[in-house]
Amino acid sequence: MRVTKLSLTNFKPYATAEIDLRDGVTVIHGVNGSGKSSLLEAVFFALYGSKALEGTLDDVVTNGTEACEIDLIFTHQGETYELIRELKRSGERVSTRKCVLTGPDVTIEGARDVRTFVTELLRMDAEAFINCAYVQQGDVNKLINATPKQRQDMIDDLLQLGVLEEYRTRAGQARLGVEDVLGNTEGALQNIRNQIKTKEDTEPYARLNNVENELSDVTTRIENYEGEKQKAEKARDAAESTLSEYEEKQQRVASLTESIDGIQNQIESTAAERSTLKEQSTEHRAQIQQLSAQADRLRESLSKEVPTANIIEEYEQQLTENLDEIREKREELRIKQSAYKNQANALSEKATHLSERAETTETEVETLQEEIQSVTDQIKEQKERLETLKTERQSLSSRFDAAPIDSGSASSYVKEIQTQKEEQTTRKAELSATIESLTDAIEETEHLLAEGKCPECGQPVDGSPHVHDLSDDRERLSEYQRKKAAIEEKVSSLTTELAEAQKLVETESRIDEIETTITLLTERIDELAERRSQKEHQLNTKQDAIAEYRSQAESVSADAQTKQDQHAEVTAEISAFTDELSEIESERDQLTELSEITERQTELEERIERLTEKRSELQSRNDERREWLKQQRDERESLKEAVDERAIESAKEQKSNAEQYLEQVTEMLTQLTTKRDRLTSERGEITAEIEQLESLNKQQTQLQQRVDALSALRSETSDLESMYGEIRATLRQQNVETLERMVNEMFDLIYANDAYSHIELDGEYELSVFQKDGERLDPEQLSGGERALFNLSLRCAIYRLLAEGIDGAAPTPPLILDEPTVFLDTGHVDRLVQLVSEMRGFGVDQILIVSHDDKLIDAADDLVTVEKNPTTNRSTVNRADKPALSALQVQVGDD
Ligand SMILES: Nc1ncnc2c1ncn2[C@@H]1O[C@H](COP(=O)(O)OP(=O)(O)OP(=O)(O)O)[C@@H](O)[C@H]1O
Ligand SMILES: [Zn+2]
Repeated sequence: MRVTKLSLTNFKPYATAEIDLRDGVTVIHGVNGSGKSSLLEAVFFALYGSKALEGTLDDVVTNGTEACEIDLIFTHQGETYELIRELKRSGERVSTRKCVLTGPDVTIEGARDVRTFVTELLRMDAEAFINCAYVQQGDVNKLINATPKQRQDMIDDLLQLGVLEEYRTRAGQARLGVEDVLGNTEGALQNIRNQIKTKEDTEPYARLNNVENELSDVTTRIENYEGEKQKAEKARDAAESTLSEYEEKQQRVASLTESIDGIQNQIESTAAERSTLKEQSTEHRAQIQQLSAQADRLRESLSKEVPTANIIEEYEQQLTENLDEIREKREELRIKQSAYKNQANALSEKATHLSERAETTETEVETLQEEIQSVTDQIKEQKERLETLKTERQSLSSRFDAAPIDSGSASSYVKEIQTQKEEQTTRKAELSATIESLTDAIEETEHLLAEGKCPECGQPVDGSPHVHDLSDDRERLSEYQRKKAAIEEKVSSLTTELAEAQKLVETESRIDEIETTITLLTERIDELAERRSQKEHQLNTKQDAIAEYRSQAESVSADAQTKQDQHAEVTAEISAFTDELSEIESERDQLTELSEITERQTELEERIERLTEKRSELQSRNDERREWLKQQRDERESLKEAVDERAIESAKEQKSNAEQYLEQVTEMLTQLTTKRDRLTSERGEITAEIEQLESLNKQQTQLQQRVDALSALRSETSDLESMYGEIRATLRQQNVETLERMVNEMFDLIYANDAYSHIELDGEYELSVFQKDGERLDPEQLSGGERALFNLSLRCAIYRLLAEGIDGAAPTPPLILDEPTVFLDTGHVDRLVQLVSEMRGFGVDQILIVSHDDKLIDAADDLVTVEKNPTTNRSTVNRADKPALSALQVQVGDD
């Protein structure tokens, strides 16, 4: 098997990485912590899943990411397989989301199934893989420190010797199982043997023989007694039949006696019935006679002679017809009668109505007449008022004849006078003022003059020019006084005139008032007159109507009387018909009675006839009964004669004897039968015991056979078990020898030292190193470097053993070495390089080595460089076909 391609996503330091791997030696190099070991771990994890981890799934998912994917492609025995694993973080936990392995004609899903498949394919589980193919970093002591037992298990496992051990264990288990079954079977066999012994001790065959003899004896006796019993039964049955015959006859006699008594009773009761019937007939006849007398009386009272029933009916018919006819007529008359009555009533009602209307109208006429009178009175009154007003107007108008103005201008006249009066009054006041001041001036002047002074300047008047003016003034004053008197007179006359004018204004307004009233009165009078004429017209119309009503009422009354008379006439006619009807009805009733009597007579006669018939029928029935009576009496007589008293007595005796015997024999038979039954069941029991015994014998034989078979099987399984043990021991011995040889070869190859002669591996996988002087050393006593070399040679030896295989077709996974040079000096690194190329020679196709060593790098077919970005902390991987020496120098210097 070899890896061809590995792709990673978020695996440990790798964000994404992809690397193709080829056959030959591939060296992976890079600085510390760049991710080299992680690459190898990825391959291991891809193959085995969580079993390949020391920690948890959490460790492989790149910190801070959610999911991780590993895709591994590898080839094995010419086929290509792809294995994909996906992990997913959810919360705290990381779990496998997908795990699929696909190969030619195969798809495996699920971590567990994939691991199982890989384990089978590589013929090694995760632990075996670490022990053999994958030498992890710093893992030097693992195999050296292991106990021989652990080493043995590990190597057995790798070389598939474990299978043989498994087969041996299975054979051992099978042997134990067989032994269990054998033990049980032997126990069962012993148990059955004991049972058989117990049963045989009771001697069942001898007992059976005894019982059978006794049984045959009892059976013979039973048969004898049964024969006797049958004979006795026959005798008894014969006697019983004689007796029962006798009993039957007795019963027949008794039943005949009963029947005879019954018939006699019937005959007697029938005779009694007949005489009752006869009495009834006699009674009916008497009734018929009575009815005949009644009928005669009725006939006499009828108006017509009705000798026969036929005629009665005819006459009755005729009367009924007459009745109907008269009733019909009367009915017609009744209709007329009620019509007349109704008409008379209606007419007289109408007459009354008319009279009432006439009276009402008369009342209305009176009212109208009163109203007309009242209107006439009003008219008269109004006219008188009109005349009075006209006279007043005449007298008022005449006042203007002497007046200075015409009627209608009084108001303006008053105003005119008032104006004049005011003017004169004003003038008078002015004049009065003038007169007063002039009077004052005159008095002053006179005073001054008296003192001799000038009235004008107050100077002494000698020679004054104004002295003559005083006389003028006096003249003017009197003039003024005269004018004033004239004005005073004028004012007084104007006052008188004004009073007169004001009176005229009053008169004028009164005249206006009167004229308005006159107009109103005239209109009112006209209106009243109109109303009166209307009422007079109404009055005339109503008076005409009254006359009309009266004449109509008279004529309607006359009609009503006529109808009344007609009604009386019809009523009389009806009563005549009613009388006639009652006569006819009474006649008809009599006729009905007569016909009823006749019917009753006929009915009675028919009854008599029926009674007679019944009687004769009863007579003949009794005759018949008498006949039966005679027959039954005869039979009874003959039965009584047929009984033989002596034969009956002997039968009774025979029966009693037989019964006594039967009782005894039955008792005997019961005892014998009980005994036979007991013997039969005893025989059954013994037979069953014998059957059981025989079946036990059969079982014993079978069990014996089984025990024999199981014993044979036990020795076979035991042989098988030891055979597998021996094969394994042989194979292991062979392996131990081969492995010892190979370890020596490998150790010789890698360790150049004269101190050690050889390594020994004993049958128990105990490892020992021998010095040249023959001294034995425990491998743990070796130095660190020696132990690393010893470890490598042991691993390579195991790998070679595996690669060469037992049957030559073992799988060889890549040989994986993580930092194998750590403890080695330069010389030994050279030898390691040689070992690696030797391993290629031994048929190891693919070797993956993590190393910084130049020599190993030089020896590599392929070089893989791993780098880590210091900023992102993410690793990358690259393959260089042929490494540049300078670059390698730097790498080496780093370590
Ligand atoms: N789950 C993880 N997520 C991120 N980085 C991780 C995770 N697990 C390990 N690492 C980182 O991967 C690196 C370890 O890688 P690895 O052991 O493969 O290195 P190396 O190249 O073999 O180193 P050395 O030369 O020392 O053996 C460390 O730097 C570690 O921090
Ligand atoms: Zn490392």
